[in-house]
Amino acid sequence: MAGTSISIALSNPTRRPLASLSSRRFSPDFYSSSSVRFLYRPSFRFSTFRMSVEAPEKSQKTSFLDRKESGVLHFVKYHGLGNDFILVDNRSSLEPRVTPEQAVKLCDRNFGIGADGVIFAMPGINGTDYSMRIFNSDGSEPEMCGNGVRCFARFVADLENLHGTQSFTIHTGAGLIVPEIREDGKVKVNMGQPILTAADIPTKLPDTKNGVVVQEKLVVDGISWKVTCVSMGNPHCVTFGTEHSEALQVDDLNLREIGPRFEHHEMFPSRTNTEFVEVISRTHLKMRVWERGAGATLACGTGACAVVVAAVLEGRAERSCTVDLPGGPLEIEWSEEDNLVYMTGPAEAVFYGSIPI
Ligand SMILES: N[C@@H](CCC[C@H](N)C(=O)O)C(=O)O
Repeated sequence: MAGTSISIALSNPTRRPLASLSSRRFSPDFYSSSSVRFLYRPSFRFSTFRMSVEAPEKSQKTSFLDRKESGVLHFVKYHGLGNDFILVDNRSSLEPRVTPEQAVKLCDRNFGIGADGVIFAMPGINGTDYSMRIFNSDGSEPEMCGNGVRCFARFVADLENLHGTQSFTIHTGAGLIVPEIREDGKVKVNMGQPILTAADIPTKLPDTKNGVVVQEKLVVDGISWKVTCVSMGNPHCVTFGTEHSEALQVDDLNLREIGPRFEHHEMFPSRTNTEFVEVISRTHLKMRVWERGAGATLACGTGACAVVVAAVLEGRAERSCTVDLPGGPLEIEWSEEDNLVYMTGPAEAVFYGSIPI
């Protein structure tokens, strides 16, 4: 490796989504033409790097992600409404190419690439096209990730050089998930059925109506919150307010202070994601989220699904809603017909690069 250099292209210079460029895949020829490139010595290992501007490369013919040097991770960074992920081509193995400890370093916004999680595109199992695994930025492994699965769909379409509408079956820790890339580039995902029984969410809160945990009291730092618990494969605690004030103003919340207290509350044996929700109308909700293992994020797809399910269970909203998150809106529908939840939203490539691991 001595004497070689590795580059990270920091931006898509055309500002066009990467998926629309999929015939060039992740080709350095294209990306090096005008982007500022980072250059570092592989031996530096997260600690230091130098920056320089390089002349365009003309000679490389293979896809960027086809290069398989050991000790180097090639990745593409995507985001879904600002919920950002490092996507890794792991299609040759069911063993993640990054350990949880390495994921923590890669996700670090000062000393690494910076992301809310690392996602692995793996071979399908049980007859599915692909499997998806994810590590949160704290190294823990959740069962599912809604924004992540939209990014995953765009990533594999680019890897496989697929154009136009596409649909995949994906095995996840939450079971079968089916994203569909639409003509307009947005991704609609069949997120499966919500899980509502206390033991399966899991929560130690008592079930109220028909075995579900709806508007149950949860005391956090002496304040009685009213919460509804929903699993979309991963656990969510949804609140529209406290016993004394039902009308939350979500912009006023000190999420960094109260978020961890919900996440680690003794009522949630597997920790929990928490959504704080303001009802704008019966078809329009606004939320902020504190994610298990990732903290305050700009969006949470499974969280938005859980919010609509909770709002319906509490009689606050219709089954089809726009959910505003800090990073932008998601369209969520909880179908009465088949009990499935559908999420529609964007997923965008941000940059690609290589990093020593
Ligand atoms: N941001 C994700 C959820 C990621 C997993 C979550 N932090 C957990 O631990 O359950 C989403 O968009 O759903």
